[in-house]
Amino acid sequence: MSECNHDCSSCSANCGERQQPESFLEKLNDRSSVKKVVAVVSGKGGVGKSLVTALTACEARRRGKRVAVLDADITGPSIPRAFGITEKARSDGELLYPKVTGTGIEVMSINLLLEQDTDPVVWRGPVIAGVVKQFWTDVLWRDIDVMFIDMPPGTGDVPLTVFQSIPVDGIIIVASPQELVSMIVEKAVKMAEMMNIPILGLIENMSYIECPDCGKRISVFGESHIGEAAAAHSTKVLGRLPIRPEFAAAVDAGAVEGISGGDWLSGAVDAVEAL
Ligand SMILES: Nc1ncnc2c1ncn2[C@@H]1O[C@H](COP(=O)(O)OP(=O)(O)OP(=O)(O)O)[C@@H](O)[C@H]1O
Repeated sequence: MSECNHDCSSCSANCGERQQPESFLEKLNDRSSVKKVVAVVSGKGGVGKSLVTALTACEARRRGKRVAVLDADITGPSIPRAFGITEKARSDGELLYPKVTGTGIEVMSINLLLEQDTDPVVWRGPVIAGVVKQFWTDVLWRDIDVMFIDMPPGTGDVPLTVFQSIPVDGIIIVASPQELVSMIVEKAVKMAEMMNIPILGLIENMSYIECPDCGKRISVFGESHIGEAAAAHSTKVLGRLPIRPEFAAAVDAGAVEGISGGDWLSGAVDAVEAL
């Protein structure tokens, strides 16, 4: 190593001299504890990010973890509905209390605070980002082993603030088969790299359908490119989820915890456990 000239911008060595960039990380309140935080992201909306978040949380819970889901998708919250939570969250005047699902997953979402679930959230980006920060700082997260954050889609203002203010340990990227061959996944990957957050891997949703008679897999969008996409970004394939009408029906009925019969997302939970 050449002699130090104390100009960190022209040197890549990670020595004790290196000045740390200013941290915008928000602290949890004194009564809360969260061991690991995993953000579930997608390049665009409607690819099944919320379904994957919910199913991964269910699988982690089945493995005995204390699990939380923070719904950071403020303008399109889908988590309470998927878990069948209809009651509002309450506060003790200091902290907000998450609602607990049938299997014991702790959930916070804007829909647990709005008077009507159908009320639109017409707030500007900084206000929305502020609410997500408060979901981290002002909620009682009791002894949580792993918190999954259902992120707003895309790589805009709100995801950026979330990554800057919540100490995210890893990112799971959800993509549809078409997205895997587009630059949308690359944008999500680059954002994670810019934020210095490890990418745990990719999940392909709506990857194939299964013939109800013979069980044959049909790749409706052509052969999967998830292996190539993962290799191109030096990351792992965590799972592939089929298109199943029962998934959509279970989400609509608030019964996502009742979905069983597949280990589609066990790779994702293995990666979370390895963190
Ligand atoms: N593999 C699947 N099989 C059947 N239905 C699915 C599947 N994945 C998602 N869906 C359904 O598609 C719809 C959109 O999924 P979801 O809300 O999870 O997407 P999203 O990426 O979180 O969207 P947004 O970011 O816009 O909230 C939901 O009704 C969901 O139940």
